[in-house]
Parts: sequence; C-alpha cells; structure tokens
Amino acid sequence: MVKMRTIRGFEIHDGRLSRTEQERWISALREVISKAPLYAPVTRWGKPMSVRMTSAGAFGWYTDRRGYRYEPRHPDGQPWPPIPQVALELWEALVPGGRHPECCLINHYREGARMGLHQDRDEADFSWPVVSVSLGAPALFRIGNVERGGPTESVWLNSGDVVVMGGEARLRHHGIDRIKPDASDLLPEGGRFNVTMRVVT
Ligand SMILES: O=C(O)CCC(=O)C(=O)O
Ligand SMILES: [Fe+2]
Repeated sequence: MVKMRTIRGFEIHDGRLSRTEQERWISALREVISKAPLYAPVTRWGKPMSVRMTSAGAFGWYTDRRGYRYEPRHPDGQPWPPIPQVALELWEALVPGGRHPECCLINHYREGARMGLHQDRDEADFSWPVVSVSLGAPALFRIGNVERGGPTESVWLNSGDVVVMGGEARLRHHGIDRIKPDASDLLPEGGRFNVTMRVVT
C-alpha cells in the first residue's frame, strides 16, 4: 500500500514499488552489476566498509584513502554503465521536470553490514533531492539532524519503500544500523540492495 509520511523532512513512501516493479529493479541491478561488479570500498582511514558498492551513470560515488568523491570510472577502469530506465522513470515521477540523476549508487548489505550516520554532501548542488530505494531485506534506518549529534529517530525500511531526502532535510545525517537478512523473499541470496539517485554536478 502506498502511503507517504514525513519524518524530520524525509518523505517516506511506504510500498511505493509493487512486487512486479521490485523484480524489474532487481533484474536491472543485476545487469549493471554484471558490467560493473560490486566491490568493497575503504574509507579515507583505510577501514573497509561492510557494504559493497557499485554505480551507474556519468559518475559513481567512490571512496578510498584519498577520500569521498565522485569518479567517472569503476575501479576496473571502465566507465559506469548507464542508469537503468526503471530508475529514470521513478526519478521523473518524484522529481518531475527536474534535472536528471547523474549517479545511481548501488549498495549491497549482507548479514551484519551497516552504514554509519553520515550526510550525503559530495554533490555540488543540494537543491536536488536524493531518492533512495530499498529492495530485499528490511533495514533499520536512523534519521538524525543536520548538525552532528543530537537525538535520532529510527524506522524500518521494507522492500519497495522509497525515501526522498530533499529540501531542508537534504543534509540530515542518516544511516543503517542493521538489516533483517532473511525477512524478504525478493532476493534468493538474501540481503538488501539500496539504490540512491543523485544529481552530482
Ligand atoms: O542504505 C540506505 O538505505 C542508505 C544508503 C545511504 O545513505 C547512502 O548510500 O548514502
Ligand atoms: Fe546517505
């Protein structure tokens, strides 16, 4: 059921994608991953992230010892594959008439993977939202503040839920505390995909 609620300025569209749409997303993601394999990024402090990543689009979000940034190529040297049509269609429905996303970042969470509280702030223009799609295992999403610290609120994101992080909330801290690895049958291998679409330049 599609129901929109707003938590601290984040628009949460529960059940935005039907099962059929989720399956279309997964086959599109598998195609991207076949050309641009998931890899294990390291932070600027050399710490491996528990999430595996890849991207589609003109730019991919990237981290290594040189820090967080966007790169035009996968670490294997190839350009990132094009953003899947299904992602462009969702963006157009939620950001009608706006600029088009230049990065579609794919995160894969296996059991035990998490993502610490952070801001999405490597883009040049914060007037465009980040649109985030959850597929597979439910994830506990923590929403903080624009400034560091302070109280946070958590919500479970289920398969097919879409979060729009824009406006005053564009720079709010957020993260994933944990997933429930076996609670969805969308992915036979278990785990969770998160896809974020971003205007980068
Ligand atoms: O996995 C999620 O739902 C959030 C991912 C995220 O915040 C990011 O990729 O910047
Ligand atoms: Fe983020």
